[in-house]
Amino acid sequence: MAQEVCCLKAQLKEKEKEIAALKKKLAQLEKSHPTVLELHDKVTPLTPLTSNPALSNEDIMRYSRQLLLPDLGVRGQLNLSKTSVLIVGCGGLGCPLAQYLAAAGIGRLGLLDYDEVELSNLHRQVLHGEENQGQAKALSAANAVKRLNSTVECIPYHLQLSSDNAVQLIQQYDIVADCSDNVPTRYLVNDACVLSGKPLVSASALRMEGQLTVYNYRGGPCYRCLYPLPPPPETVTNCSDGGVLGVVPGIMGCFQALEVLKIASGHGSSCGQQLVMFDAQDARFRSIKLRPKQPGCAVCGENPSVTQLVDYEAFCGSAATDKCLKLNLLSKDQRITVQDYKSIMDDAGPHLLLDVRPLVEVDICHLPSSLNIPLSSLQERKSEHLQLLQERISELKQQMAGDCRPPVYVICKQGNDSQKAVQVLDKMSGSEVDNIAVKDISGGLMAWAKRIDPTFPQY
Ligand SMILES: Nc1ncnc2c1ncn2[C@@H]1O[C@H](COP(=O)(O)OP(=O)(O)OP(=O)(O)O)[C@@H](O)[C@H]1O
Ligand SMILES: [Zn+2]
Repeated sequence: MAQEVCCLKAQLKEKEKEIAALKKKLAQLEKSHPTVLELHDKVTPLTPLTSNPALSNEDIMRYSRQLLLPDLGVRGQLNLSKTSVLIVGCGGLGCPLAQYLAAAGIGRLGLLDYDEVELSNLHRQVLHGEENQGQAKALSAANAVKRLNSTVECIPYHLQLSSDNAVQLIQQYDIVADCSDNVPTRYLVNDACVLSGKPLVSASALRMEGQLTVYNYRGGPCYRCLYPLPPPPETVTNCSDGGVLGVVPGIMGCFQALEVLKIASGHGSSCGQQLVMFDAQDARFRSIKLRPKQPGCAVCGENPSVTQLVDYEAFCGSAATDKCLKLNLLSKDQRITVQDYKSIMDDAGPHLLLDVRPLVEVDICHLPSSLNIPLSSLQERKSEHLQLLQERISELKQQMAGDCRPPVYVICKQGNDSQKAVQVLDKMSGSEVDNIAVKDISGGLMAWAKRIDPTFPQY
């Protein structure tokens, strides 16, 4: 019996040694690979952020250039290390924002995005590289941030912020930054911030312009105070439609980082009742004072009607992504598929293919023998364009002979503008131009690239 106990004790000691050696190896591995991060696909409770009571020598060295600023100092730096920030969207704004917050020594960064990295992201989403294509943006951004500053705690969330998870998630952070690109998410983030009492540093960038405001901050207005109703979905343009010069969200994301750092350090932001507008064309910033918090606001007012998160896609009439805004303005018999058009093209019967994209897009790629008249020119009834259209219709009539309505097929990038153009052309048919039979090509050139010709460029 005693011998058995002795033997077990010896075995136990041996195992303990093995465990200690394994722990040591693991610690070494974790140190040499600080980028191994767990990707979260749901909201998990976080432990409270602990911070050191004083700066280490390494901290002093790393942050020395900003510690010298009286506006920050040791106290401000320690405040940064105690602050957690949730970044909604790791795209054009979220990347530079995360980069500067991590570099400055923010305590914890939640990096949230449902999407994966694509080649067309890389001109502005500067934390992602070519090798990250197809990877979750949240993870790619978190890995890049960790390489920059391994002392920052990074939590990548590969999920869509929704009414089901937003409050639970936002409650765990001190400051929220909206770096998303769609209206439903803007209302969702706003309402969740109001309900959780968190300041919201919000920015946007499109084409050559950017905007920034801090909402729900020190008694200032929330997003709904200023925009009680969403804009009609068809009036909203996003980067994939309108384009954006990469450096513009870069500047606005850095600006968001600045305001977050000012709030986190204790200095405070002055953008709580201000809209800052950046015009890249003129290299100018302008600020306008916004109206104050509205007592009648639906979420932060005196008698709020929104006391919990609602259905934001229904409220805005559009999806909480910028990917699938597909208008449906026409009846079935006013539309044909790209496959139908391929047959028409192969049959080579007389018809007109009208491309209604702006010239800048036609220069990128177009189908052979299409006539380009931008939608805006049709809507404005530009006489030189109407003349051109009439000329082509007359040619067709000659080719077709007899009393006929020449077929006109309308195409654009994704099949939204082409539907609007069909409506305009239908109105013009028989009055401003000769009678025509107009049809929309569903899904536009991107559907053509996907289903008919994989060598056709996608943009
Ligand atoms: N509700 C949401 N939950 C999580 N991520 C979101 C949500 N709404 C938007 N995003 C993310 O916000 C980011 C916005 O960035 P940006 O507009 O630069 O990128 P993008 O959508 O990839 O661009 P593009 O329009 O060129 O495809 C995107 O990565 C998008 O996935
Ligand atoms: Zn409000």
